[in-house]
This record gives sequence, structure tokens and C-alpha cells, in this order.
Amino acid sequence: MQHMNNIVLIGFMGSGKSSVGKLLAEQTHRTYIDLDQKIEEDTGDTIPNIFKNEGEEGFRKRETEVLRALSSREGTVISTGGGIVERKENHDVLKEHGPVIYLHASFEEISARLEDDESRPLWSKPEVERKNLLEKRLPVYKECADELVNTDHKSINDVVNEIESLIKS
Ligand SMILES: Nc1ncnc2c1ncn2[C@@H]1O[C@H](COP(=O)(O)OP(=O)(O)OP(=O)(O)O)[C@@H](O)[C@H]1O
Ligand SMILES: O=C(O)C1=C[C@@H](O)[C@@H](O)[C@H](O)C1
Ligand SMILES: [Mg+2]
Repeated sequence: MQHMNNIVLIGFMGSGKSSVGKLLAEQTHRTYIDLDQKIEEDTGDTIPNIFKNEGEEGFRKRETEVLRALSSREGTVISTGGGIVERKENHDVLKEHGPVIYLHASFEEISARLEDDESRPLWSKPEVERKNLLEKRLPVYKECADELVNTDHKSINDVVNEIESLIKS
């Protein structure tokens, strides 16, 4: 059964899942959970180091475990990592946690937001690989989502308000 008082945010790196999630949780009196943050807390290490030491596969395994472990949580906003849709087995788990909102952003907008970012191993790849990754994931985000919110040219506050309207309707 879907937990309707959770809200799950998915989307590419830099789409705003963490920034929007934090504010949305505050404004709607929910508990904020960030899967990337949870993985870093559990391992006591940074995401770039986890990628270095365990490879992307090791990180994905941890990500799935952390996602599954949330199954009893209620009244939360769950901000996922950008690659949560990479494993098909996560798709049903996402939907079980609550309504899934896909935060969309264009490659240009993401590039502006993540200029000089070094905390995301997959964003450090050459531009063509980053573009291909976004193109590859786009249909998968859409497939996994109940709602899509385009965040281009919108402030974090605008996006939060749009999600609030969607969950009320
Ligand atoms: N709507 C927005 N307008 C302007 N800047 C934004 C917006 N959303 C996010 N940002 C900025 O983009 C950067 C990345 O945002 P954030 O960390 O929330 O992305 P994310 O989706 O959680 O990424 P990841 O998948 O890597 O966790 C931050 O500096 C944030 O302030
Ligand atoms: O898009 C991705 O694959 C990632 C996004 C981040 O949130 C982190 O989960 C990590 O850097 C991988
Ligand atoms: Mg984040």
C-alpha cells in the first residue's frame, strides 16, 4: 500500500531534490530524509570516497538498502539521489513509499547550478557523458513519477509551492 503522507522526490543531479525537500518538509511539517546524507552518515564517508573505494556498484547497493529500510516511515519528505532509478528493483519501492514527484531540469539549467561542483562523481565526467546520462534517465524518471514539476527558471520556493498545490489537489 502506498504511504500517502510521505512525499518522494526524484530527478537528476542538481534538479533540487535536497534543497526543495528540506524546505518542503519544513513547510508541511514532515520529517526530512535525504538518502545521500543517510548513506554518508551510515558509512562515515563521503560519496566521492564511496565511489572510489567501492565503485558505483557498491554505492548503488547501499542506496537500495537505505531506500528499502524506509518502508515503515510516515510523514516524511524523502529526497533521493539522482541515480535511484538506475536499479529497476527500486522503482516499486519508490512508489510504495508515497507519491513520487519528478523534479525536471534542463541540461543547461543543471550545468549552471552545478558549475564547479566536485561532490558528485558522475558530474565530473566529460560533458558528453553527462548529457547522455541525463538523456538515458529522462524517460525512466517520467515512468517512475506520479507528477512532474519543471524547475527551470523557478526558485526553490516556487518549486516547493507547486508541490504543495499538487499534493493538496
Ligand atoms: N530551483 C532552483 N533554482 C536555483 N538553484 C537551485 C534550484 N534548485 C537547486 N538549486 C541549486 O542547485 C544546487 C544543487 O541542488 P540540490 O543539491 O538540491 O540538488 P539535488 O537534486 O539534491 O542533487 P543530487 O542528485 O546530486 O543530490 C544547489 O546549489 C542548489 O542551491
Ligand atoms: O545521479 C547520480 O547517479 C548520483 C547523484 C547524487 O545524488 C549521488 O547519489 C551520487 O553522486 C550519484
Ligand atoms: Mg541531493
